[in-house]
Formats: sequence, C-alpha cells, structure tokens
Amino acid sequence: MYKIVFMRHGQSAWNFENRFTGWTDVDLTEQGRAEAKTAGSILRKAGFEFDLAYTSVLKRAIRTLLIALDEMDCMWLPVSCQWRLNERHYGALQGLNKAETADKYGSEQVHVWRRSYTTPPPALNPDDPRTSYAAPAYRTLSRDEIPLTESLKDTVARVMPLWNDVIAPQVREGKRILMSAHGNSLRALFKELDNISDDDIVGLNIPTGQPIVYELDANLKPIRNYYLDVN
Ligand SMILES: CC(=O)Oc1ccccc1S(=O)(=O)Nc1cc2c(c(O)c1O)C(=O)c1ccccc1C2=O
Repeated sequence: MYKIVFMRHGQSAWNFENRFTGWTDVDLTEQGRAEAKTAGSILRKAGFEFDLAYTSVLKRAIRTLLIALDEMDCMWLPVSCQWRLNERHYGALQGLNKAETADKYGSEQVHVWRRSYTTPPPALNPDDPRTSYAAPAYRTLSRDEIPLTESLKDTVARVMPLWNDVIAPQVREGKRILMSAHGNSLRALFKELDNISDDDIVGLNIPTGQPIVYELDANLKPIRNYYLDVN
C-alpha cells in the first residue's frame, strides 16, 4: 500500500476578499500562514516522513509548503515547483470579486458557470496585462501551453500528465510525497483518482490547511482517504 499526502494552500489575500485568483500570484494572509503552520504540526505529530514534495509555481502554495516543512523540521526536502499544479485559470474573471462579477456578467451567467465542468470563463485578451506570457515562471512553456482561461475539464487535462508521467511512477517506487496545491488542481487529481463524475466534482470543496492522506493499492487505486485533524 502506498500513501501520498495532499494539502490545499492556506487563505490568500484574494480568498479573503472573495476575488477570483487563478494564476494571479497573490500571497498568503497572516491567517493563511497560520493554517500552513498548523498543517505542518499536524503532520509532524502524526509522525509523517517524506522523500520529496511537489507544489505549483504560485507563491501561496509554495509558501504553504515551506512553512509546513519548516514546522516538520525538514526544509532540506527536495521540492519540485510545477506549473501543471497551478490553480485553475479564471480568465477575465481574475481579480474580480462577487459584486463585480455579477455586475459585469449577470448573476444568471455566474450561476451557469458555477455549475459547469466544461464551460470556461471569458478568456483574457492576449494583450491583457494579466496574462502569464511574460512571467519567467512560464518561460519554458510554448505560447499555446499558457492558458487565457480554463474550464475545470481543461484543468484536469493539464494536471494529469504530471501525475501519470512523473508523480505516479515515483509513488510506485515507494517515494513518500507531500503535495501543496490549489482547490481546483486538487479537485482535478481527486476526480481522476476517485473516478468522480463531472457533475459531482464541481461540488467537491477541499478545506484549506488540513492535510489529506490517500492510501493507494498496488495499481494506485485509492483504498481510502482521510483528513488529518488537529488532535
Ligand atoms: C463565495 C463567493 O463569494 O464566491 C464568489 C467569488 C467571486 C465571484 C462570485 C462568487 S459567488 O458568490 O457567485 N460564488 C461562486 C461563483 C463562481 C464559482 C464558485 O465556485 C462560486 O462559489 C465558480 O466556481 C466559477 C467557475 C468559473 C466561472 C465562474 C464561477 C463563479 O462565478
């Protein structure tokens, strides 16, 4: 049996303001940093040890991981920052809050988007300053790999190659992995691991700062998963 531990990054500045964040590189709030520390101490008290860690190229997930590793006193662990673990891209909604979104697009459209697995939000214009074309973190990507928007289906499609080609083989080799990622990139992984339907995945909400342990069989099929809690 294999184990892999996931955690969703702690509260960010735009979570706090209820703004769509997506690929915008906002940092953790004080509360978010505290959540990361709690996750680290939960893992330390539960006696977890790791061989390597994965995260996205967004600082809110990277900092969550580093704070947790510091709490476990294993900041020496190899860390791999992967763009494929980024949050879902919210296109032209990035930066908008609830009121601005409803004002701009109407609450009816919001309601449709909210429940849709295949519908992407409106795309950024290529010349929009919010695109990631000039960001050094994505300099190894071709222009057509850098999204201007994503449906949840699109997020699943760009997360899974990393799991199938890189992480799953390492789990099979017995590597003990910790992953710090985002609500929708974790949804993408859990959808495939647990074979969750398109309709059900949009309703799956993953709490922040609470490590999730997956126990996998020899074929990397989940046997069970459970949240580690403070106590
Ligand atoms: C809790 C909250 O205020 O959520 C926000 C934040 C910003 C804008 C709109 C809202 S909302 O109240 O309409 N709720 C709300 C709204 C939305 C979503 C969502 O999960 C959600 O909870 C999406 O996943 C979503 C995905 C893709 C496009 C639009 C939405 C969306 O418009």
